Amino acid sequence: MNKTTLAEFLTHAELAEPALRGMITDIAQACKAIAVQVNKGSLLGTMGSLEAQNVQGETQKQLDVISNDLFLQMNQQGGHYAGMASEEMDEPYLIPERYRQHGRYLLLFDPLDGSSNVNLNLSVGTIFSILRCPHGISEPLVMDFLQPGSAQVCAGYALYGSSTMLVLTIGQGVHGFTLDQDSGDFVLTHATMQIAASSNEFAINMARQRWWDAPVQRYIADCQAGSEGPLGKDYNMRWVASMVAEVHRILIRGGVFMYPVDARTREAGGRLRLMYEANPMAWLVEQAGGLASDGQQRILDITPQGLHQRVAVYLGSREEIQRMATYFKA
Ligand SMILES: O=P(O)(O)OC[C@H]1O[C@](O)(COP(=O)(O)O)[C@@H](O)[C@@H]1O
Ligand SMILES: [Mg+2]
Ligand SMILES: [Mg+2]
Repeated sequence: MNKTTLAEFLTHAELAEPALRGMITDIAQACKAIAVQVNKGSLLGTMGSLEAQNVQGETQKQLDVISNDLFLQMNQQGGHYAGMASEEMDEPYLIPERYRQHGRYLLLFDPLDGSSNVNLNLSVGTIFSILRCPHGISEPLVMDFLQPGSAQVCAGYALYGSSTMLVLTIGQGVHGFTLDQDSGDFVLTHATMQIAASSNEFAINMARQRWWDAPVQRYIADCQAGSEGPLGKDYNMRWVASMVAEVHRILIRGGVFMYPVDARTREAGGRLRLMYEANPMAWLVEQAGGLASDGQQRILDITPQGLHQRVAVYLGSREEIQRMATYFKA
């Protein structure tokens, strides 16, 4: 079998920005290093929680911090970035002067997504997004990061599951690479991933049902009514509590994923983070033929107001997301 490695893929890809080759290579290396940490599990004694809370008010896991540090260190050396921002850091990280000479980009990431699963040996991942730095090599300010998702030049995730995968887009479709543990190469195994237009599988945290708004209540009630209800088909449900794993499932076999704003999260704006989770995932989903909305508008069109902004997320199979929109308009 002819194998295309990530390095070969990047050599032959028509890159709008030549620097993408180096940036994606560095991201892949960092994800491999995080995969090792996750994979060694309890052998390293790093599966626990810390005393500290992150800026989101969530208790950090040891591996949240380890992954964050690895991602920072391994991506700054290429000299591509002016700054980085992460779910685990209050403020943006200014790249040290010695690495910043050519830094024309910004890197945003969720170093360990689904980290509540990490000590359960369930799937976790890393989500990343690259933006241009509007002021070239100057010091980035928070406002430089506040660009809509439609301005991303690269987005993707690593999934640390039964195999380690890197799935990414540079605006030319979505491509998935599986880590070959023998050679250490990411190998193209999922070229041009496409989300099925229709589906009958939904993912939502049902435990929050009593706090949902009426449109979400109605849509899920109709899904549950199945072939005896207005939608005329039976639905299946999944909830991994790891967005990377949910989006990966949708890329492989279709479906929808929802994290609505509800009575408990309204003040915060929702649960998921726009810059580190929703934007990169929304671009991947759209590039694979699906849709991603906050219930009112395309996620990629949202003008961010803050680095750690939260947002409602509805994404996945095109027909199902369009159907859901009719519930919001009703
Ligand atoms: O606690 P819940 O409601 O199951 O939330 C699960 C959601 O939270 C997240 O785990 C948030 O990610 P982090 O682990 O990076 O904080 C998403 O991946 C997932 O969709
Ligand atoms: Mg996350
Ligand atoms: Mg996280």
